[in-house]
Amino acid sequence: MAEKKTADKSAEKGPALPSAEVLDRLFVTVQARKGADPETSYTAKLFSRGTAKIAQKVGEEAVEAILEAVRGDKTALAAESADLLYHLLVLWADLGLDPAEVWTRLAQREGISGIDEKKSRKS
Ligand SMILES: N=c1c2ncn([C@@H]3O[C@H](COP(=O)(O)OP(=O)(O)OP(=O)(O)O)[C@@H](O)[C@H]3O)c2ncn1[C@@H]1O[C@H](COP(=O)(O)O)[C@@H](O)[C@H]1O
Repeated sequence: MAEKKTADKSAEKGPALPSAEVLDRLFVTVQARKGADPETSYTAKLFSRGTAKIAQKVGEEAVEAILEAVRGDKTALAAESADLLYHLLVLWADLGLDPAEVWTRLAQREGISGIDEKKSRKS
């Protein structure tokens, strides 16, 4: 009965907010665009222009996100952050890097202070 109640309660909260799982879904889409028509797929256009161009776009989007952050514009920062993450996924796919390798590194760092981590490198 409690389970039923919990289920009802969660239904009251409305649709679940998007989560970081969108990154994994997006990576599948990006990978699927390898070899697609650059005329109909922006991702395929990036792949056709090569690693250096993709890397340049990641840099450009990072700078655009930084500028919006410095301007204090959260809405624009969200949009530029989405552009940055998308182009970073394209760069990973171009190099054959699975996102799980990045998620693993982040998980391994959980609970370890960045200050302590840096000190451990010096000792
Ligand atoms: N998340 C994105 C995404 N974010 C940004 N962009 C595109 O990135 C481009 C950035 O444009 P810019 O003006 O910054 O640069 P540019 O047009 O490359 O021109 P230059 O850099 O050469 O000046 C725009 O065309 C955006 O639409 C994206 N394109 C695609 N996706 C995702 O990828 C999926 C597949 O898209 P296609 O590959 O186009 O089918 C889409 O359904 C989305 O989920």
